[in-house]
Amino acid sequence: MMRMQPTRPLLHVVGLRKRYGERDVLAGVDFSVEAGECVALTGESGVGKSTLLNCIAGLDSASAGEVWLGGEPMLRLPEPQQARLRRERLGFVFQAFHVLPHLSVADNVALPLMLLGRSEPARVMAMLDAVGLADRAGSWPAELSGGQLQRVAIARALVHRPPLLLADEPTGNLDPETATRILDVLWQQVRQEGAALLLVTHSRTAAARADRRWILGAEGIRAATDGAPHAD
Ligand SMILES: Nc1ncnc2c1ncn2[C@@H]1O[C@H](COP(=O)(O)OP(=O)(O)OP(=O)(O)O)[C@@H](O)[C@H]1O
Repeated sequence: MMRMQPTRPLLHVVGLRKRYGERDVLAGVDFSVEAGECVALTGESGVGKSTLLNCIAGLDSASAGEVWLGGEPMLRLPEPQQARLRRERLGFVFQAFHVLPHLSVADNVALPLMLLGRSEPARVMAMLDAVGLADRAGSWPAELSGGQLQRVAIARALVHRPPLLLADEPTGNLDPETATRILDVLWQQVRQEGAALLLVTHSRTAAARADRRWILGAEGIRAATDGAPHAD
């Protein structure tokens, strides 16, 4: 008889803990995100949302716990294997975009593909087009506004079609119209490509589009109720 495989969440975080000195910023966080769903995460400033994303992405080291990504226990793997899986499976939109100043806009967007040994100029242009920057491919980051840099960062996070997207306030620097356009691009990745999106946001509009809404507090993650505070 054929045995059905239980479906595994794309991202499964178990008992994730982060201490800075004597202080627990994350005191055992547990949650899962399925492929094809968007989860919005909110919470007071300083509660640890960026720390949580950074620990999932391996930019910060967790003090305890495990991050299962596509069934792989990331924190238990040797560093080179962790790095390879992250390059393949993760797209990260940082709060401070981290666009590299010595690369053109197009080369910044192409970076994740390059690190995977792929050259897909048409895909790079399609992503630049999707974020409204097709005419800035040859520009230098110093010639762009903050909102434009944010859009470069979003195109770069999506270009290699990662199954997991982590976005830290991706619409924070954008006017409402551009913010809507950027959310459309992120959602397209979720709905059409089946990616999972973990979106840290204070924006009520952005959170309203998510499949699930969570709040990170000192006691861990809980579901947001309709009256949960949001700024826009
Ligand atoms: N390298 C560090 N050393 C010590 N404490 C740190 C470090 N990085 C972050 N923290 C502390 O960890 C806590 C969580 O910070 P984090 O940036 O994750 O919060 P956040 O919820 O993302 O806040 P915001 O909404 O303002 O971006 C803060 O109190 C911060 O001061």
